[in-house]
Amino acid sequence: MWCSRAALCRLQRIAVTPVNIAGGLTGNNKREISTLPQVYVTRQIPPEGVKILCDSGQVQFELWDSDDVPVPRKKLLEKVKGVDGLLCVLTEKIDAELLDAAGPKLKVLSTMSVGFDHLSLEELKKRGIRVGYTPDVLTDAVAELTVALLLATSRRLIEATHEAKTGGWGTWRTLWLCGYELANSTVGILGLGRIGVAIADRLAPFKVKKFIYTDVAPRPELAKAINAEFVSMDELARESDFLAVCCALTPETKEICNKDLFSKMKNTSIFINTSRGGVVNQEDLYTALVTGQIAGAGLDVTVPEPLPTNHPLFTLKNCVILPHIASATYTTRNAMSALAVNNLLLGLRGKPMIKELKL
Ligand SMILES: O=CC(=O)O
Repeated sequence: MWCSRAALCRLQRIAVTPVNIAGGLTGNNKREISTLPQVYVTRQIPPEGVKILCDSGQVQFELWDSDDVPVPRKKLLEKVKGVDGLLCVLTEKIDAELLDAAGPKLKVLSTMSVGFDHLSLEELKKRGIRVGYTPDVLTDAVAELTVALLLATSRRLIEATHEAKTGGWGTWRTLWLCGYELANSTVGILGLGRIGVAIADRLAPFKVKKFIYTDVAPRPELAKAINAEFVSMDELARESDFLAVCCALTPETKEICNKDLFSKMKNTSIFINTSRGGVVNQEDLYTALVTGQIAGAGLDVTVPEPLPTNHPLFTLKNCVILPHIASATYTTRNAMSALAVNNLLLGLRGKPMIKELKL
């Protein structure tokens, strides 16, 4: 089924009921609906966004009515033809092929994500297409999950529940399932932005001794808030007891976490990645974990996603892998959905978006 039932009902209502729509038009919208901007939504997004889209009366839209299966590429290429606006999620590659298929009417793209490595920004810029995204509203959820993953990895929670369930729990043992603690530790942040600061804020009460970070340049305003020291990549690797990756995936950061970095880390250190799998060279990470170069890794993101169940990383007890759920709370996903729709509608009205990427 193509249109969600809710969307269909709403569209029918718009089509028969006189309502105010963008530009102050009133009257029989059955006729007017054909002149409304056309929007394609590539996923069944959370209800807050759908409601705003329906209630706006500003667009006619069609959505891929599934959250379980992404829209097949061939179908997507058909469906975007002639649209004015496109709302996508991070599983859709928005590249030259797709933009060519959409054609020159496409003026606004809104992604329901903070990351934008699935978008070809150069192609979008070339075509004058404005781009909205959803930072900030997910910062708390991502920071919370990062802390949860860090603790699950450093205190070996997944291994521990497995042992308890499968008979490995014998007598109380002095060094069994020992891990590493945050108290008196140095926490390193690779890529200091809003999320890095939010993570540090949450970790500070665990009595972290020192926060350090690296980035393309010092970020004094953000760093001041968490009393973090700017260091080189080498120092970050050498000094961090916990290293949290928070940078965006760009050509510059692709596989920036590789054997060079892991070889400099302490063999007691914990590596955490909740940004994008592409910033890590997974073969090098596997080697670092197997050889004991580092103590453990917690990953919410991998390449590819989903990571095949027979991937070597899944065989390691010291690697905790989550299926890209950092922002997955009801509140946050609804807020992302609402922001993505509001960005789209504002963009289509030629107004500044709430969160717009500078291209
Ligand atoms: O990974 C999630 C996002 O980019 O929003």
